[in-house]
Amino acid sequence: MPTLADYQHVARGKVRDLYDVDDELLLFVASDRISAYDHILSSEIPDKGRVLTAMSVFWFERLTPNHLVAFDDPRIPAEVRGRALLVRKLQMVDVECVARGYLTGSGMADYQATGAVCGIELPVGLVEASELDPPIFTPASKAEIGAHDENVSFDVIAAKHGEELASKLRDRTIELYSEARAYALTRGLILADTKFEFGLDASGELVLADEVFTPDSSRYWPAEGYEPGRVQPSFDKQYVRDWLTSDASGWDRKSDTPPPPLPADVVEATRNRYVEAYERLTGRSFADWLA
Ligand SMILES: N#Cc1c(N)ncnc1-c1cnn(CCN2CCOCC2)c1
Repeated sequence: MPTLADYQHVARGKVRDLYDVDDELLLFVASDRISAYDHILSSEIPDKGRVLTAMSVFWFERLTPNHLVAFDDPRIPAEVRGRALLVRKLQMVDVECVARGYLTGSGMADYQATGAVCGIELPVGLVEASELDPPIFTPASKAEIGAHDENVSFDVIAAKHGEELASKLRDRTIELYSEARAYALTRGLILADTKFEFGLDASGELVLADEVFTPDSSRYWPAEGYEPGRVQPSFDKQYVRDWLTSDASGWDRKSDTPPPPLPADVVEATRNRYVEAYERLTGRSFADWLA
């Protein structure tokens, strides 16, 4: 059985890492790190990497073609088993493919400033968390760690990647999001938006890559209590956000000081929310994941 040290580290995200396995395969590893307010926190959330990996696998089983090769395989080192995926190497398309079914975050900011998001004019009178039906494709150019992605128009994507590939990215992004949004609602969860990454395989086929519909790539809100006109609570990160912005933390979000470590009860409550999201979404018990 190999160890992680046997594989060359080739890419590092805020909370994920990529290793080179061989000519065909990469090892995609999810950590227990958590980010909030654009900081990677010093506290880790036990099992976060395993839960998010299990969520991606649930969706990869349903949404093809995708880059997943294996999640329980002797080439996956024991130290990351359950939070690592063997994936096939693709020619990645350098676009953050975002679908929005609700107006929030940078989309809401762009709408307030211009009445549009990524060049898509929206109706007047929309408010925070307004539903967007049909959902919209709002691509972004990837930023370095710590910086925000830049929302760009479809035309910018088409100019860079060609009209045909840009249209495939848009259509596939909306199709996948629409299917998952409808399913999530049946489980009492609002999938407000999501970010995909795609690659091209040797035959030029568009293949779903990266992580899929995890709470790190998507905004999940509890459907119960949904009310447009205010910022909705994040299903998974609200305990962290509330504590960090409370007097108890002693942290000033506007300062450029790093957030303090999380208290044990916030860590535990957050772990439980990740597990609850997985179990509600999949109908599976997390205890059964690669037991
Ligand atoms: N997925 C995938 C994938 C693939 N299947 N083939 C080739 N390259 C990539 C790849 C390379 N970088 N990224 C950006 C996102 N990374 C995620 C992990 O953590 C680091 C950042 C994706």
